[in-house]
Amino acid sequence: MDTPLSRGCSYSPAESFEYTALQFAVRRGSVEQVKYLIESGTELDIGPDPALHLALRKQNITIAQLLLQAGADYDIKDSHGDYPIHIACALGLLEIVHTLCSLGCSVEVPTSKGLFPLHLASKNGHISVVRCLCAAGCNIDVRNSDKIRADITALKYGHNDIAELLDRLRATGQRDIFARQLVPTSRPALRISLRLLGHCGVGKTAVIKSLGAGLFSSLFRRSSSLQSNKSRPSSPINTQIEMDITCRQNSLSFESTANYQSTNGIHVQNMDISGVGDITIWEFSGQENYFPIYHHFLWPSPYTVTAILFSLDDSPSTQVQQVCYWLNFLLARQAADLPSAEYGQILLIATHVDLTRAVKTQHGEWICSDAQKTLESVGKLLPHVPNLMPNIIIMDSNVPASYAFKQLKSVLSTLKQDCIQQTIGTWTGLLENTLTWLVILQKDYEQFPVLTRSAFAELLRSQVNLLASDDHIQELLQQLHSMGEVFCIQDLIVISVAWLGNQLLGELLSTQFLLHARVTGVYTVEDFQASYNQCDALGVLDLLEALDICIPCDIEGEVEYEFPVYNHTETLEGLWDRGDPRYLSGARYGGIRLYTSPGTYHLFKPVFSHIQIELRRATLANYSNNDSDSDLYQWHLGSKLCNLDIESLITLDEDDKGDVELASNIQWGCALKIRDLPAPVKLKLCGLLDPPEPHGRDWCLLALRLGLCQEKIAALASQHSSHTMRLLTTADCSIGALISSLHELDRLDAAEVVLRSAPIFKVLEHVGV
Ligand SMILES: Nc1nc2c(ncn2[C@@H]2O[C@H](COP(=O)(O)OP(=O)(O)OP(=O)(O)O)[C@@H](O)[C@H]2O)c(=O)[nH]1
Repeated sequence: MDTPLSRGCSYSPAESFEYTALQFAVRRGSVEQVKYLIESGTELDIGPDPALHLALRKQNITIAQLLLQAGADYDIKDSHGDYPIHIACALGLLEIVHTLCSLGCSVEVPTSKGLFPLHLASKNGHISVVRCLCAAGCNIDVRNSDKIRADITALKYGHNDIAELLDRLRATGQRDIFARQLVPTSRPALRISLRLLGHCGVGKTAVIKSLGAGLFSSLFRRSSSLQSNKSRPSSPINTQIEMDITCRQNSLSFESTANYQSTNGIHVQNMDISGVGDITIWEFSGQENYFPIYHHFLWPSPYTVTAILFSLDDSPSTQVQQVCYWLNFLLARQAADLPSAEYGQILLIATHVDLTRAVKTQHGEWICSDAQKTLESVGKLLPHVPNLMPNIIIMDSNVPASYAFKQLKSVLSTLKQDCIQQTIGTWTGLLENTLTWLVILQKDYEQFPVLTRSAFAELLRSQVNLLASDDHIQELLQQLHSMGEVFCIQDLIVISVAWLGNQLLGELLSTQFLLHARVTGVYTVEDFQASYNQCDALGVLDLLEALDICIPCDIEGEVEYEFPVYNHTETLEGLWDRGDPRYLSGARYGGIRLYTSPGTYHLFKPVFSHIQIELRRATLANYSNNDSDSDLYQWHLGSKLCNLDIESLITLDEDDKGDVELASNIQWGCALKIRDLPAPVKLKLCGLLDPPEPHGRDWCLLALRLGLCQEKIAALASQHSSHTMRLLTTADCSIGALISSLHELDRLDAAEVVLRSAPIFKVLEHVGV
């Protein structure tokens, strides 16, 4: 609308049809102006069409919320005889209806045509608004001026779902109970978790058994463990684990000599521990096959203790390597922007102390210098691990009634005490009822306990609470997920986490399964069904796709699923064949080779299958139209993308000899001289650094930092063309030095220009590879 502001900008219009400045701002949809006018104290509810009504009719929720927060009157009609609640219900503005209801707005007022908010929402098919009104206590039997109930209105306009909802609310007579269930109580909703990480045989299962043991069974555990230890002491799995050997032990050719039952996948259970209460325990198998899925289950939570176990029966260097492995594993999964406190605490537990010469104090505390040495060595290698508890717990995992288990329980109960406050007021009746209902649901879906979000929501509404809104369900799922009761990934809800971690992933990534999997890692749905017939293959494949374990590829109309984790194809022959004519006649090859720091190769292995999934995803998204010209080949720990003349290769190689010939012919970007910067980059820098007026001196400060003497700087200044350009062409310094100098000068804008556009490397001479 082009009406000049002056026409209606009076704060108190002389004539009723004139708009105030606020009304104009609302009609224009200008949030900033509305904010400004509210702050300057303008009157909010003037005229036959107050600002709030106008904002609602324009469906501008932001402005309507601003006005409501500022105290706009929601109990007045506009020129059409409508209250704000009528407009919001008719237009389906759920957020506003919610705000109005929580402000205490009446939901029982009719419009001038005799329609109630419930009729308006029903007529227009806004089922979420209907739920909100019902939860706010509106009368579901209210009749409009024609004596018609809202469910009949809904039917008339074809909104059978609304009619059914209102019918069921009436039939069950539980509307008030449902409404109350949605209101948070003062009760805390805290379930703390203990996550156990560690290599094979370090005692994770033993710790869990001991934690769960009562007094009587604890006596029994000690003697049964003696039994099991007899078969264990010289087991190579405990005495020889070196990081690289560990990998071999878990590789396909490894035949385990361990005579204990190694956990498959992730074992999740709820346990009521004496002195602590109800906690969720996650045991992550030490078998390397399972590592590619762990990041899905190690989500940040302040209500978590992550214990890293190592065995004192292993060599000191093995202990250090294993602890560092898991610490690195956890650190690598921490997002830079999330405060470390959000990740919960990390605790080190040294097991098998009974097999060392350590002694106990009179309280039963083990004094073990080896454990302390491991802690010190780890501290030197990884000095600042956030949230790592300073004290280590030293134990024989098979002795529940020991000082060490008291310490562990005390860590858990302290965490519980510390966290309880934060979750007060988050428990709802909906959560409580859903927890009970989940047990029934798990039985119903025993075969394949996975639902889509919409199917879950529909079931929850029909079986637990008819009034739960999408927001309620979203929040509920977050609570259940962090409690370990369900596992949400993309659009899927797994309602039995134990099934997912142990039965499904425990089986599909087990050494046994991998041994018999297709060496190419490619399956049709039928092939997959034949290999895994416990449940419907399509459903499982969808879930595995969401977990980034496989990716569907449409190959000439037939869908095949690629599983990089199963791919054990040998490295392709002739990858970089020196005899290939394309490499001989003047072709240039360049590339980036990323080296891992020494001893960290094993950290990348579990990640590589994800890289391959992403590469396939990107290839399908970008090159699927001209697939004759491009192809992605993937083999065990390697991928090669060929697209027209460009070939790119990514491999993970254990040997770090590198391609010396290629590397010696490459100069890295930061080492190049600034004169090598492309001309457009230099010009851009001139634009940023040349003085806008004679006193601007950034180029001069830069020259000083780059080491130019006073005379040279004076010479640059005395000429008429761009100072910066002359500086960039005459100074003999590297691009790296330029970037750091710009950083020191706080000219991040200019540094960014260089970083974005400077060459990454330069091939110094012709290289045939
Ligand atoms: N002597 C002694 N034996 C232990 C101790 N902790 C565990 N064991 C034994 O070591 C063997 C392996 O222990 P588990 O608890 O199954 O190992 P884990 O860490 O769960 O191993 P994975 O399931 O393969 O990841 C079992 O026979 C245990 O009884 C300990 O502190 N002292």
